[in-house]
Amino acid sequence: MTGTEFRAGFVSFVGRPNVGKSTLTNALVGEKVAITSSKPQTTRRAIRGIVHQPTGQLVVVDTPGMHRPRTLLGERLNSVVQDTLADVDVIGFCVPAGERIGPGDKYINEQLDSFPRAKKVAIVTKIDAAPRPTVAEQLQAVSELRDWDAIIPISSLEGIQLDILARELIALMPVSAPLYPADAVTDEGLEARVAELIREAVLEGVQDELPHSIAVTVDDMVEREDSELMDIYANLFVERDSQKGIIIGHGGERLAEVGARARKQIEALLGRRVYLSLRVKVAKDWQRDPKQLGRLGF
Ligand SMILES: Nc1nc2c(ncn2[C@@H]2O[C@H](COP(=O)(O)OP(=O)(O)OP(=O)(O)O)[C@@H](O)[C@H]2O)c(=O)[nH]1
Repeated sequence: MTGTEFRAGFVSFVGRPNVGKSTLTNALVGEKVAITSSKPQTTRRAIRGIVHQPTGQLVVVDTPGMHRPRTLLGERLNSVVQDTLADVDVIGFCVPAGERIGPGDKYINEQLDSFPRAKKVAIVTKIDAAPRPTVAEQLQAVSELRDWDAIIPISSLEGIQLDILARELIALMPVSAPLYPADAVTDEGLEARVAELIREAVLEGVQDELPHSIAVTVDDMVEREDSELMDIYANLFVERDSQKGIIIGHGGERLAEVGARARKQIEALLGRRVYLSLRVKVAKDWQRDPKQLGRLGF
């Protein structure tokens, strides 16, 4: 085998909530595909971003944070993670440079033993936010967790070592023809991406207990005749009446802000002007109800 053969395969980034997995996916792919938020556990779906390089192709499968399940939604999320990881060629285990390795990281690291097929790479994230000696200590601590195929320190925000990470990941992929056409960025449907952008806009500036109670569905996306406008009809589900009030705000002010924020992102994604109709609905305890979970796409 020579080093010049084209390689392609699947990689998934795992790690505690908030360690920077979505931001890394976006930085590698170079276009906004996974939502990011300063609130933990905002990723719910396996979203694929595709990284194209002359030497190969990386299909990034973004998984929700692994954690011990507390609700039915939590269990479903974990089973998504299990199914995803059983299939990938490389697992990238993310830990932030500035936080000591704790029980959560160790738990996830131990879970990786269940996926012997995948090569395992440790990614020390957010190195821009930690002093150099701390980064060095973290690299040492991570190296003691297991025998990694590679250990790579990066910063997604500052774009440090992302090219090296991409190259290393591609080198670990099997020799293969490209899996996707060269212009593909993600295979997730447009409606799902629009729904994620709306959810991201809602999550900005809400109270801590709310994020897990919010789900978004897009009912319809309709191109207007004789106008470049696209009409988008979306529903925003919360679990309780009291949450409905919080989302809508005084005189609908908060909802209007959310709509404006989401619309800007959606227009950037679609490259056209958008009319966004957002309706807030209550789906009581949807996280614990299998029927409602199904309806909301989980
Ligand atoms: N300083 C710094 N912050 C970062 C970097 N990467 C991500 N962050 C921040 O860390 C927070 C969490 O990032 P996410 O990418 O949403 O984390 P995640 O691991 O996908 O989180 P979940 O979806 O909750 O599992 C956000 O506020 C990011 O801006 C980085 O390279 N440097």
